[in-house]
Amino acid sequence: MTIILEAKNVNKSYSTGEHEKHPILKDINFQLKKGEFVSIMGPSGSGKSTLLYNVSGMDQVSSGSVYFAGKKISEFSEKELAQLRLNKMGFIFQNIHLLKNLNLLDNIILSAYLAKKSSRDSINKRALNLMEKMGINELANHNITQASGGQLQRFAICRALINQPDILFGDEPTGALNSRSTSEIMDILGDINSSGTTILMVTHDVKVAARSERVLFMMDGKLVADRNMGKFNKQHDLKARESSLGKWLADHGF
Ligand SMILES: Nc1ncnc2c1ncn2[C@@H]1O[C@H](COP(=O)(O)OP(=O)(O)OP(=O)(O)O)[C@@H](O)[C@H]1O
Repeated sequence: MTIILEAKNVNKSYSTGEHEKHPILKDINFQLKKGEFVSIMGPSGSGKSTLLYNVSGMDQVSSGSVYFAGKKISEFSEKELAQLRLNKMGFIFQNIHLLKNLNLLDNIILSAYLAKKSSRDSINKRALNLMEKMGINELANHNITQASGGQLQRFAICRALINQPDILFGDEPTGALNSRSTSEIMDILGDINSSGTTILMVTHDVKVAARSERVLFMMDGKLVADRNMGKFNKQHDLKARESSLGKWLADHGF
């Protein structure tokens, strides 16, 4: 099985004074296999988002190494990281960062134009295809104030997928959604993962994490537990997965 992402002895600290440093990530080690669907859980302030940003090249580790597809990206320049993020990675956040002065279609295709990998025609086709799959194609020419939170998150997913990334990173991708939209977005993420895209996301929601195949549990900046649950499919009993994951988390003090 190919390893797509690896953290080796990753530490991250922030300066709190001239000579003082506050450690946030403490000696983190893990590997992500290509095609896995993994959630990061843990109490508030345990370092989940910091871990996500440090392994996705959005932030710089203080020490240790991060490898993406075998390349040591923790030594990449800012320019190399920007190219990597643009071409190989997709990002979804809790709060949708779409540009207000562009319509929804243009929000999706902007990064594809920047990547300059395909012609305008094929980018437009890809965007319309993605929007159709997500059931939002009719909103393509609207602006962001005309779409609901659930619809906007679907646009954000289309935008994250437009450059056909190998990996999708999510920071509480369903955090701002009601339970119906959460369940729909998780169905979509499940389908994206089934078609081969690796997913690593932060969530505090057991219902959301129960749909992933593996959960990394963080506490006080450390990765303290790692649970493999097998891939979820719609025939599985989600409630049973939720309750067994909930019990495991409680056993680890969550
Ligand atoms: N840029 C920064 N400068 C200083 N401290 C930071 C910075 N970013 C995060 N922190 C601190 O790092 C710790 C971990 O934050 P992080 O956001 O990674 O936690 P989290 O587990 O994702 O929390 P939550 O579930 O509440 O979002 C917190 O104590 C936070 O205050």
